[in-house]
Amino acid sequence: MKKILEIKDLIKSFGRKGYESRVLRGISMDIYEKDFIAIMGPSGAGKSTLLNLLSTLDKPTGGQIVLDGEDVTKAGNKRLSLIRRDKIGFIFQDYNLLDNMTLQDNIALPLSLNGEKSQVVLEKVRHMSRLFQLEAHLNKYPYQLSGGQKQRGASARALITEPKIIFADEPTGALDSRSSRELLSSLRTANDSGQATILMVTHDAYTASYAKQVYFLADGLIQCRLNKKGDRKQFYEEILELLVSMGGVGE
Ligand SMILES: Nc1ncnc2c1ncn2[C@@H]1O[C@H](COP(=O)(O)OP(=O)(O)OP(=O)(O)O)[C@@H](O)[C@H]1O
Repeated sequence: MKKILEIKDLIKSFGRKGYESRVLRGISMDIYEKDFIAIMGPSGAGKSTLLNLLSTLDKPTGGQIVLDGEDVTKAGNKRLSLIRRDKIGFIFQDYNLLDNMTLQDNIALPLSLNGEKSQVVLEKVRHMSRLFQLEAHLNKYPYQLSGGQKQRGASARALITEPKIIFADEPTGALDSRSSRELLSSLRTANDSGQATILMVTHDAYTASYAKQVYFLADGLIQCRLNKKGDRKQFYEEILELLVSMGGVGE
């Protein structure tokens, strides 16, 4: 498998010199094509901070992030915006769809902005809307959609450019259990069929059980890693057991 992301001894501190608080104290991990990784950990552990660094939205205090062979910690702002456009997909907790556009136009947006031919755009939107079961909703505006439909739309938009990696920050945070299940099943299908390498942050064991690997972050370090061996239900039980053994990390 091809290595997509290489993280070496990543450090992040906040605050003025002399009064800094070190949130990440040396994180190293490798992410390969087709990985589906969940990052868990207690509130304030630095999960969102880590995601912001990996997705190039923030700069580390030290260490290296190599995305698709390029050290992004050395890239300037212009280069970073191209990297974000071409190589990274984002899914946020609060969807970030544009209110004055239909779902179809929202999903198509990254391709339209790149000046892609309309026939190609249409085919890709069709493919994504099948994957995320949104065919019946394409002409609706965000206010006419449920939270689950909005999040599946935001995910379709994140995947449509075929980015190297998708970053998701609490993607099920605002969803009920049925909508979470539908979203996660679609993401798993996309991952299984090789259409998405995913790194998501979640505090929820059920959501994490859809991933193939779970990393636990606490005290600024990766404390341990679980690999899925059996089915999802078994993985869910293992994650819960580990959370309990780590003192209720997550919930
Ligand atoms: N821009 C910032 N300036 C100063 N401190 C910050 C900043 N961003 C985050 N922090 C601090 O870094 C620590 C980690 O925050 P972060 O949001 O990454 O945690 P988290 O694990 O995602 O938590 P949660 O599960 O509650 O979302 C917290 O103590 C937070 O106050």
